[in-house]
Amino acid sequence: MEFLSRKVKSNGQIDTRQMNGATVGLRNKRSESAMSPAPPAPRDKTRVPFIAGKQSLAASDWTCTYEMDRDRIGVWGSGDGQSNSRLSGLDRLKHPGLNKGMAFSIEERQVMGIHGLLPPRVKSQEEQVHLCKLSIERYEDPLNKYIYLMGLLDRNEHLFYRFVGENVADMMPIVYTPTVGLACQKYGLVYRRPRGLFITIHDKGHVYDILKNWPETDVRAIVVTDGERILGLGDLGACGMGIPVGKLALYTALAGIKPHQCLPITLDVGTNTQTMLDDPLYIGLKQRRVRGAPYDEFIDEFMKAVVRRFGQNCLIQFEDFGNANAFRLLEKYRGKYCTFNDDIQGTAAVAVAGLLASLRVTGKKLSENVIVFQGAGEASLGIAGLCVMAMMAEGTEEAVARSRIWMVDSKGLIVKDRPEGGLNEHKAKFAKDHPPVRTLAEVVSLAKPSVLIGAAAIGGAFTPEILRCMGENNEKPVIFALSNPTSKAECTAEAAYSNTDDRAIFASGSPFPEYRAKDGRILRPGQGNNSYIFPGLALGIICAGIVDISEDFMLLAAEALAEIVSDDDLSQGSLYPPLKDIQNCSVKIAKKIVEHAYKTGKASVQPQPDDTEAFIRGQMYDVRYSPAVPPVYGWPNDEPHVQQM
Ligand SMILES: NC(=O)C1=CN([C@@H]2O[C@H](COP(=O)(O)OP(=O)(O)OC[C@H]3O[C@@H](n4cnc5c(N)ncnc54)[C@H](OP(=O)(O)O)[C@@H]3O)[C@@H](O)[C@H]2O)C=CC1
Ligand SMILES: CC(=O)C(=O)O
Ligand SMILES: [Mg+2]
Repeated sequence: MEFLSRKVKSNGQIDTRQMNGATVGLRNKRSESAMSPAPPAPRDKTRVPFIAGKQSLAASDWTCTYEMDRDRIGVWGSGDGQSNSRLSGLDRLKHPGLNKGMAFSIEERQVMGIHGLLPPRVKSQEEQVHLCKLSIERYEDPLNKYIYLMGLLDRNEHLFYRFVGENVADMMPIVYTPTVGLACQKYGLVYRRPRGLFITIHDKGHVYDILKNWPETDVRAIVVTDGERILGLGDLGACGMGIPVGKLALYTALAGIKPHQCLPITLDVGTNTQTMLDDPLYIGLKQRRVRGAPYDEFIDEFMKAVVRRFGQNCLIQFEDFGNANAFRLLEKYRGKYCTFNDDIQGTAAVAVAGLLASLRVTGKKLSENVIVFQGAGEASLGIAGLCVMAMMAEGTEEAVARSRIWMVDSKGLIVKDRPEGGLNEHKAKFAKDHPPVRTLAEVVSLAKPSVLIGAAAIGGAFTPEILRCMGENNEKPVIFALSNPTSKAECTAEAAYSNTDDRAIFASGSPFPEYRAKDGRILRPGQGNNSYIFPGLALGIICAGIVDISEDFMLLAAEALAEIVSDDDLSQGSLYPPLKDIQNCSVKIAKKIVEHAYKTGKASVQPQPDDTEAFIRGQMYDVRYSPAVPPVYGWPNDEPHVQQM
């Protein structure tokens, strides 16, 4: 869908290509490398006063003619209350960052030229939140709830974030897992309005130009996917866009990172899922995945273009890339760009936080546990690596720490002399000197783990037999079914409890309802999901201007989260704080991250604030409406929009 029709007249070559009927990919005559030393200063198009019709803008050696589209200008745009604050009339009501709906006061309505465009009654934001609750409850189908919420986000950002923020436990399963998985599978159906950037492999050579089409310049955080491993649902190609959109909604809802500073991006390099390719509703490129050098060059160009457009401190969170690319790209870019991989590192931090909290129940040290992983991919290897680090922090030798960990992949136990071979360097570090063992059940009875962690997207892999074995070998077996969405969970909470005489300490990636134990206790399983980590981590990174996001930050985040878990949480069977407290968790994690960054010389924002928490809170988004700023006289229609009383 074309969202901003424009023509560029440069005195050099114009490279336009037709795609889906829209003209895209506009290029200055000079190549990117020839643009050095400095590209033209980023232009904040949102600051261009709205004038219907055409307008010429000069920016360094660019001469652009923009065909302003009344309906589209400022569809997103800054919610910072400044760059678009002068929008008035219908445009103000259509701008999600500025719209207050019926909460505009009579005075504001008159000043902004929207008097009469709204029903006469003025509502408070609290009343609006109540209406949101009534509205969403009318839908039974979670996908319809998702569509309602995305519609609310498109209409009124402040209200969306207040509503989600005040109802985190109820809204997270809609905006995020499990419903977001369904939304991705049906993205061709639920997609309504532009949200985020789709950059395709055919845009290679023009990635910077696509980034320039984004109407915000103060972007501090990007969540990017190439759609290859969307939750445990596999390769959904461009339909994976629901994930960056959902994750960034949590950036704001859970950590107060301002919406206009967040940019969801899908890199569409095709999909290998035949049902997607055959689906007439599929929204992405209908071709098989591009791999190899062209893929790597594309990602490289993307990384450079982000820095060129938004600066070196712009955080790039990799999300739901396929296994073969995720590790490679993390190794390639970490330390050079402000980047982390949430599936490897964020998941590691949340799982280790849960394990650290579990020690208060089991009375053990982490290194006294034996941990079996079902899966040896991004999530499992990330967790295993951070477990080793945490055990070493307890004073355990690395080799001993590694010996505590057993990993099972699609071929069985990871052993040194695997007949099939094919152990990558990450798996090899955990390979056992043991003959092959094929099934998880056999590994569990052999290793007798105290902790069993599943992240292989094999729903039901923790069979009653395996769970019973965990219960027989442990007074308090720790069982994490981390795969998402719910259908991929290794077991339900109920199965974990009922097969262990209600003794299991359980956590899951997607939420499960509370469970009544046989002795009448209500157990509330915690959600071992990286959403407890990435929002606070990102907040800290942004506030301190950290570029090199090393593993010590992940262990720190895990420890910070574990510290917040109360005895009350533990007595209710949860290794995590309740979701309703997750915003405070984010701030506490961010605080630790910021303090550590200053201590280790990794903070680029100077000087160091005296009061870290006040410094962080001062930068956070306020979900309450701010008073509308009156328009400047003489703009946009040479008449102030003030009605005579
Ligand atoms: N709760 C949370 O916060 C998070 C949860 N996850 C979830 O974890 C799951 C896996 O994600 P991720 O690690 O990134 O995926 P990967 O594709 O990187 O890894 C999947 C792993 O599962 C293994 N596997 C596949 N089939 C089997 C089988 N039958 N028995 C044992 N192992 C098997 C694969 O084996 P092989 O190596 O041989 O191919 C691979 O090691 C997903 O469902 C995802 O949603 C992910 C991130 C965060
Ligand atoms: C939670 C998450 O990041 C995943 O399942 O991929
Ligand atoms: Mg993920």
